[in-house]
Amino acid sequence: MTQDDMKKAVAAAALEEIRGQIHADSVIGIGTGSTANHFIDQLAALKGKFRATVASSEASAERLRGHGIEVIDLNDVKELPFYIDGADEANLQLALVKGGGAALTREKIVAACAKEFICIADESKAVETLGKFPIPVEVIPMARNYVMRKLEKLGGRPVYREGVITDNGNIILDVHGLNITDPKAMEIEMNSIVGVVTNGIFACRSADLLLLASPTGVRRLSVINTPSQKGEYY
Ligand SMILES: O=C[C@H](O)[C@H](O)[C@H](O)COP(=O)(O)O
Repeated sequence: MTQDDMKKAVAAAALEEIRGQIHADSVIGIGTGSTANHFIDQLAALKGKFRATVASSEASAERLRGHGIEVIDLNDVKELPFYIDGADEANLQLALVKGGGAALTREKIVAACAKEFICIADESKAVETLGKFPIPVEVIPMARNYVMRKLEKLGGRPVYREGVITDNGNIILDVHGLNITDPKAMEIEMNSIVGVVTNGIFACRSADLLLLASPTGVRRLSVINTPSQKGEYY
């Protein structure tokens, strides 16, 4: 089974997860990236069973529209029962690193509005400690060097992602070398640097459900587990 097969399988599992819970008025939040793309392609089968979607990037909006799925403005939505998106890293407390595709800010906004955030990933994304994947940080262009100096003071090695401009017109710094033992504290600290729009740690609003694909099937990890069960798949 290839990694892409696992992405398809986990997208299918997410579709099954929401199938019985959506209705004609539902608006679904949609993430960005190759795993989210598989979800979008499969969501087309449920067209007519929900009202519309909100997309976390222009790329996802375009793909959704390509399937004839309506995409509406987040400001026109009162309730978002689900947000489905991939991740670059996920720990067993369901804190994530996201933004490998530079969509982190809109992803964080849509995730914040959703009642349930379902993260879909293949097992290569599961980690004990976040930070091996460089943390993407969206930055206002004029603040680039200032923010880089501040991130160095936090112990990281920021690298400018050249040639990338986000959907919001900003740049991305990828911060290498951080061993993130307290994801919430690091998320807050990075976000307090002036010029940072947001960073790719999703710990203050982590996932509610992690669907993790392996060659033997898709496992579910949920935050409703008791602390002693946390980290155990069922
Ligand atoms: O900005 C991109 C997003 O955070 C993606 O969800 C993340 O990079 C995972 O992407 P993929 O499913 O392609 O591995």
